[in-house]
Amino acid sequence: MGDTNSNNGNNTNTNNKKPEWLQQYDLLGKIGEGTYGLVFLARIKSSTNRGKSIAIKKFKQSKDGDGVSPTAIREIMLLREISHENVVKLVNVHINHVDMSLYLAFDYAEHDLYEIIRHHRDKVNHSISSYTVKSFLWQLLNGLNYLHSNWIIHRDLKPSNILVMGEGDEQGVVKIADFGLARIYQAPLKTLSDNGVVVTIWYRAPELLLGAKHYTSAVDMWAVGCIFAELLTLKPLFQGAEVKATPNPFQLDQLDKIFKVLGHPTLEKWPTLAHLPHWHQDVQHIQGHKYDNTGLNTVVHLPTKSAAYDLLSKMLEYDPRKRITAAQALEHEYFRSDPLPGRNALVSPNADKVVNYPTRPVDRTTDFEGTTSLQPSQPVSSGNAVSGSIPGAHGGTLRSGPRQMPVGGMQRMQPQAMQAYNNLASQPGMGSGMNPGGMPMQRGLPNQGHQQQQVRRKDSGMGMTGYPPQQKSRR
Ligand SMILES: Nc1ncnc2c1ncn2[C@@H]1O[C@H](COP(=O)(O)OP(=O)(O)OP(=O)(O)O)[C@@H](O)[C@H]1O
Repeated sequence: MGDTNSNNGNNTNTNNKKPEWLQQYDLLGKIGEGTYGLVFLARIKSSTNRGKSIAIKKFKQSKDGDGVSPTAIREIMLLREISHENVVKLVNVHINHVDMSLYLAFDYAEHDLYEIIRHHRDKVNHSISSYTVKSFLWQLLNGLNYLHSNWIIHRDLKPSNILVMGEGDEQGVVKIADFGLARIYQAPLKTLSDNGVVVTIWYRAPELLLGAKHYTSAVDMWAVGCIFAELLTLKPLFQGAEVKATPNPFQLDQLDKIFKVLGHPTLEKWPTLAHLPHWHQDVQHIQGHKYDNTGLNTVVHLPTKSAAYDLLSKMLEYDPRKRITAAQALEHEYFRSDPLPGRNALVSPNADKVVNYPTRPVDRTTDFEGTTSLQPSQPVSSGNAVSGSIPGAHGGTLRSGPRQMPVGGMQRMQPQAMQAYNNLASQPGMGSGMNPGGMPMQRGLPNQGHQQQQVRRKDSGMGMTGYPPQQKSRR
């Protein structure tokens, strides 16, 4: 993999009209749909890695035709530099030069936390084992610590973006997906999707809900806290109703849900609260209404003295500057007490409760080649070229909660973006021309507190906190 992209995508096989890059895959069908487009399952045909499963994200076409910026292209190329066991690997970037549509090929993961939680809640009706919860959380934090250390803030962490590998060498390994894309798409602050499906705001940090203009890595830690609670209770912690207006409406109900559990934030505990736009905007609700602290511990059913509760409450700290960082969380007592987390989160060392999670449904009726943007000979579609999906398919439109957000303006590349792409492709040391090896990406210092996403510099090592956590000495 990783070698196919320098072709211009126009090289089609005249027999089947498939772009050349696509011919390296056997396309099995659609496995999902998210904010940015459709996700397909494919297998590699070539002898190296033959049969390896790949998830191909096909990005939606924008209606207004606004293209992807050169910066966005650079961002995507940078994502190829990211390499960590707990971050899903972007193996290829494909561009169809005929309609300038974009395809990202990732390593395939059989499960995700959304489906795992749903399986426990709706199918097996029992909680996720404490070993599995702890292993999921540790690996999620491990991947996030790596991203944050490389100045990447995810911005849209939620259960469906936390993938878990199925059978094989990496069984039970957590992989963070969709990182980096939110920045390119200006997500998650837009709200209405073009098909009327809404973005989930359940994992959004209070500072963003109150109108903070800048992201720091603390927003991801809030989302991790929400996901941690959801793994424990099988229910989203703060299920606010989305306000459907643009742009960036004040999400009062979401804040209301948070305040009801955690109590009203105070200037004493969160001094910069007074600087947040919405703190002043809706005085009656936000400042006037005083919420009692109903107690996070009662909602998540954890003793207040437990290590799990201590960690969770540090993730759900109102003041982003006081919120625990991923690096600090990895060192927390919770991960040093039994059961210790492991690499295979699905199978504990004592192999007591093994839950067999269902594999992703594949909508085989969806023909990848049949999607208009994949056929250079056909006119470009305006968006979801794929019609229909099978019930129960693992797609966005079929899920129960609000989870999608509007598509930003990245779907078509404009000529200057193509130029940027080609420039990158022609840089020395880029293999087939797609690896922007010269792009700086540096590992930061994990304990520096929350970082604002700005710059990335080169990090060739990429390895962060070591595995397995069992090897850490106990306190
Ligand atoms: N590498 C992958 N392997 C397997 N499944 C994947 C992979 N990446 C994404 N998926 C699945 O495809 C579906 C759609 O993913 P996508 O990231 O496009 O949307 P989402 O995360 O569900 O929502 P959003 O885009 O709004 O964040 C999800 O169920 C997701 O778990």
